[in-house]
Amino acid sequence: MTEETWGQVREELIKRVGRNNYLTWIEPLRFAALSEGVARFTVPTNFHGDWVARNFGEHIRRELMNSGTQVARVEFAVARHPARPAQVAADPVPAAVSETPAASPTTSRPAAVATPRPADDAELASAPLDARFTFDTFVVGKPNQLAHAAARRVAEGGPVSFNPLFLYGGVGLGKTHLMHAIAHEISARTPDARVLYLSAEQFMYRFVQALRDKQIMSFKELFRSVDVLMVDDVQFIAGKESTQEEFFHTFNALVDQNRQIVISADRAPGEIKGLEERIASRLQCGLIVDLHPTDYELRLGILQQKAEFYRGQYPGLKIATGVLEFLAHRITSNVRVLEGALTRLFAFASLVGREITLELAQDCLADILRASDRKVSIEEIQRKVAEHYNIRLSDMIGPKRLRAVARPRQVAMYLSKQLTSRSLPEIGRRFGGRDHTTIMHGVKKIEELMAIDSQLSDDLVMLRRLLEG
Ligand SMILES: Nc1ncnc2c1ncn2[C@@H]1O[C@H](COP(=O)(O)OP(=O)(O)OP(=O)(O)O)[C@@H](O)[C@H]1O
Repeated sequence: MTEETWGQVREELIKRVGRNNYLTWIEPLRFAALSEGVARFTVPTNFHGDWVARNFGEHIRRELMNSGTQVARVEFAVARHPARPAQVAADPVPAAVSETPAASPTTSRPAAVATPRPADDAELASAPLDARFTFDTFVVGKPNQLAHAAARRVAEGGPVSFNPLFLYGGVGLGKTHLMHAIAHEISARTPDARVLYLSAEQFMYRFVQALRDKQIMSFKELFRSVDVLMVDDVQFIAGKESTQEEFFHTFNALVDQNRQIVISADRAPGEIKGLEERIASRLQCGLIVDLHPTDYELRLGILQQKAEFYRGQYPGLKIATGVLEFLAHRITSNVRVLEGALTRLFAFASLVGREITLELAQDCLADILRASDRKVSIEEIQRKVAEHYNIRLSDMIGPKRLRAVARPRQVAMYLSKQLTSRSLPEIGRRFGGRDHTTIMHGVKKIEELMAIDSQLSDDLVMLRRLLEG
């Protein structure tokens, strides 16, 4: 591999992993050797090596392959003889990247950051931030406006007004996006601020590693020296006693020093099973905001924004009116799934060179649409069926045996079996604690009646359509 090749690969990696990740993790790598399909790099610390291997190893390998270098594996190790030049001695740093920063504006950075970091500073380095997760790309709607406003407030800096900021919500609703946006914003406003973002799992990993290497004092010092600590998916440390203990002390030390803490989790602090009482109550001291499930308007807004982006990527590709509305209506599970659907749709349409029509979307996204269909909840089914037959919602779970009530109840049982992935005992529980055999009987009854009662089967078609959106 030539100096020029590695330089080009690094340029590609900036685009792939984002500038912050590049500067923190990739730039310090030194190419050492390539033999028998193994590309070896030296790294400043073992931790750095582990991190790069786990998070960027495959990116690096793929980019090397794209450049025409046959690489089956990449390895990272601390240099044994740092003074000795690496095997490709002429290749320490690509000229375009750091010797002539002016030639490459994407890699210029403040002089303070450009100075070599001491080893412990490298250990402090934040987990990789996704360059796309900024406030600019975060679409705000009713379900997330409070979380967004609180995140913005924290990112603006100034006096710490609520500590910690605790963001919670279901899968794929934008918690990580908001956390990265805060980290980007703070770093942009105050380049000197020591912002440490990591997942709770990484916190534990680093804690265990410090214990193993007998480096616990430096671990404590490092974590207590940050200006902003951001821990993602804190539910992960539930049930992990020593990690919780350490987290608690770190948390207290930072709050005492008036340093900002931002935490995310998949549920509210009090609802995280296995989380110590004292930690849960500490977490409740600041501002707790939740990201609600998306509504139609938010989903449409997100789709419009992403479609705009893809239009730039696939110029000439047309998208028919109504397609985004259809997707916003049908894919209600979470934003990650929504994004995945759009990505697939654009990629597929560009491959086959066709306009994105409703028909193409239905074809290409059949599996996602089917999976989304199953997301209808039993409560929703009960509500719609009760409305349709003009009975009270409480009658769905109540004991009344009158046919006027019992039949709609069986219809709701049947639809719950058809449209959700719940088991019969689970459905039974939602219908006032009925036994699973009662549910089975109800489902069978409706199946039999549908064959002979056209009114009932019309009702079911109608209800189904209503529920599936
Ligand atoms: N309001 C939004 N505007 C734009 N993109 C969003 C929004 N909400 C979520 N996304 C996108 O959806 C994807 C999933 O979001 P993110 O990873 O932040 O979810 P999360 O809540 O952290 O989920 P998990 O609990 O699985 O970690 C990301 O690509 C993110 O950019």
